Amino acid sequence: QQHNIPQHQETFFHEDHLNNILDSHDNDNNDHGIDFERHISIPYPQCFRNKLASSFLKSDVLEHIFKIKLEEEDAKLTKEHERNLELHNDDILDFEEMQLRSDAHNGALLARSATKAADELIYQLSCITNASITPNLDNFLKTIQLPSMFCAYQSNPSCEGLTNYRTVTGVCNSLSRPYRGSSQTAYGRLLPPVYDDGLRLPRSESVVGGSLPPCRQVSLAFGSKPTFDSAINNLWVTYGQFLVHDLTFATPVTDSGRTPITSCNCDSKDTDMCNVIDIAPNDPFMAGQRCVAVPATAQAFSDQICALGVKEQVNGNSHYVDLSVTYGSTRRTAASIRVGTEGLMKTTLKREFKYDLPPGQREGRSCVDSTETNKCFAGGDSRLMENPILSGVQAQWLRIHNEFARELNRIRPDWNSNDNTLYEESKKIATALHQHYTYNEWLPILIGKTATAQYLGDKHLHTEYNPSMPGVVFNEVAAAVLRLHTFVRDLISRCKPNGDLIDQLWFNEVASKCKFAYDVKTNGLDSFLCGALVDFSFAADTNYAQQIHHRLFESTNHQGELRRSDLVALNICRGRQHGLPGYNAYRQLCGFRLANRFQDFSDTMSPQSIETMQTLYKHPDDVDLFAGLNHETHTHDALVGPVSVCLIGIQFKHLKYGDRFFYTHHGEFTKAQLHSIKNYSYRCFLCHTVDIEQVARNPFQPPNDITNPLESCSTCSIFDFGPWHMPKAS
Ligand code: HEM
Ligand SMILES: [Ca+2]
Repeated sequence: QQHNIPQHQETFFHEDHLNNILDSHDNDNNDHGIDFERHISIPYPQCFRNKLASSFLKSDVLEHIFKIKLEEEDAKLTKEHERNLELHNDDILDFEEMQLRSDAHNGALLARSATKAADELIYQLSCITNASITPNLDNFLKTIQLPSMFCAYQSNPSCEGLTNYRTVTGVCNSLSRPYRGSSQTAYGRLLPPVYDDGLRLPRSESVVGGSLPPCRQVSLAFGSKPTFDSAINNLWVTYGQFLVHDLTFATPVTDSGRTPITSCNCDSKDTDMCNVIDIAPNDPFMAGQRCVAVPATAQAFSDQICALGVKEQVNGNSHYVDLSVTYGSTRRTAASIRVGTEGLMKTTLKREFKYDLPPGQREGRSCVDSTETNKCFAGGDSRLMENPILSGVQAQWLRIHNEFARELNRIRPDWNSNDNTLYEESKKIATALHQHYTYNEWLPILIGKTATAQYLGDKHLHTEYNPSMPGVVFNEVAAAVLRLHTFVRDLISRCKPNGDLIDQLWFNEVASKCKFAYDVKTNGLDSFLCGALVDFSFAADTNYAQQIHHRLFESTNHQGELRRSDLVALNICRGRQHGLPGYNAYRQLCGFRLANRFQDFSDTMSPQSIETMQTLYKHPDDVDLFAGLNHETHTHDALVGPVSVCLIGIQFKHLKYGDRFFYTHHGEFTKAQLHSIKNYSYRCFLCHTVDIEQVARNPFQPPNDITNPLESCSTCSIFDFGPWHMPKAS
């Protein structure tokens, strides 16, 4: 496959801009609803007072620089593609590129080339850069527009005919900024990024000089002896995983054939392409392995402003809480998992099971043990086979969707079995239920009822959409805050529909495998969902399950060497790659004082945690967001600490009031319909979508005889479709 690099026809940079640069830095785009100080002074005026340097700001010179960078980056990706072909590596990622979105895959390449061009520019201008100049630099760079031929995102698409239902990509959710919150656009940010060079290099230096602790060293300061939290079960944890996969997919860098790059190794130096985590020779668990090397995440233009700018990362999925794991985030994927008649989603029917499984995937890319008869599952998100409980949650939504489509088809003869109407209407109700369970069942357990009410409380049944609040996922939240891996347990129970335990399996035994899902004797996916309801989660503390902490993706390479990864180190390094400021900056954002010394963390951390931070880092500003949040003392009714609560509260507020289609907003559902949705309990949803006889009163808590007894599913009535019936002819 070829990249279609547009031919340059326009000038890149207009002379008039040069004059404007000096006095127009007032970026009035501060619509995150958060009050943060913006630096609006000009970065390093000496950069362009110099006459020679100024010539670099001429349009034809800039255009030339950009063109060279684009060609260099494109050549790299072509080479990567050839290599992947040789390795028979053809795991192709889906990118949206039809109709409204002319080319999201090239978008990542263009955005990376733009930062490379910016890098060259500030070098040529002899600017002195460091982490603290990022906001200034960004404001300056953003005044330099790319020619429109590169800016597929920038032209506003027409939303005609796309206003009644959510689109699969999320495009046209916001009518004033149609691309906002749609798949394959940049994450938002709560605070400006911090890069070593102000532009794109991961944070690696301490604010007081010297290096930050390596990611693996930070990881090793976390323990591997988790305890259980008897108050929440593993289904709550997996619902969380399902939900974050709905919100975010930091797409890896892909080659020119759209396959994630595979060339990263311990010597890879280009941090825009690879993330290399060094392992010390005396590492207690990974000695003998020099590094963990994974592809970097792909880039995007910030807020679809098609200009130079500091590095931003792309969210491959629609930002909204819209069941995109089930329905897809690109139109091609979405279409490929629909039956195409009567509004139905594809599934696999297996006679021995009570309910359907997700559909098989011909290419077998989402798991490691695909066979002709037992295929990996296809769905809206490539990670749905990460573990069988997660696949089970996916199956539940498919089951309810098809149930709704059949029922609507029955009660609405006036819809003439129209595939689209039935699909959209069923999807709309299923999505509403997912939002309902997310905001009313899942979130209050995480951040507590108090904070949920504080950030998201409403007095009335119906709520109001706020078009000026961006419905976007923040980079901080995706790359740090919601990486709630501390809850993940590594021994997984399976049980029978009557609740009898079948067995327990190690996480690494079941991860990325499909054979258990098809296992008739053990009732497939439903036995995992059953087990997740009774298994305690791991406690939200500073300990991580061995199998994700030191033995993630354990495998043996072709030289017979054991290879392992570390999720905690990945999270730390990912945060640095994404330019996340440290924990201290977010304390300040959330109303806590900016710590000058580690002791100042005492309002959010225990003395022991403060000591750990002090041992690891040189200065409070150095503390990685993920590490700081993980060490917070929990607020009274939450499973996370106060800064986490604040950031999660802000995030879910944006995803509610900034989502035009949020289920409680005026115009989405009638009062009667909304009552149907709210009355359909998560417990009964489970009863109707899992082969199980009893579910506890509080389904996200492990059952016990006294406070959370099991209740028979026979008490559940089906979803009330009364308010969806055909209007009676008068
Ligand atoms: C069940 C076992 C789980 C495994 C094996 C797992 C594994 C992973 C891996 C390998 C990544 C990519 C790391 C990177 O390269 O940056 C990741 C990302 C992430 N995980 Fe998990 N995870 C699990 C469960 C969870 C749960 C329960 C949550 C939250 C409730 C969660 C939240 C996240 C988030 C927010 C990301 C970033 C996603 C993105 O933006 O692309 N994970 N996880
Ligand atoms: Ca989504």
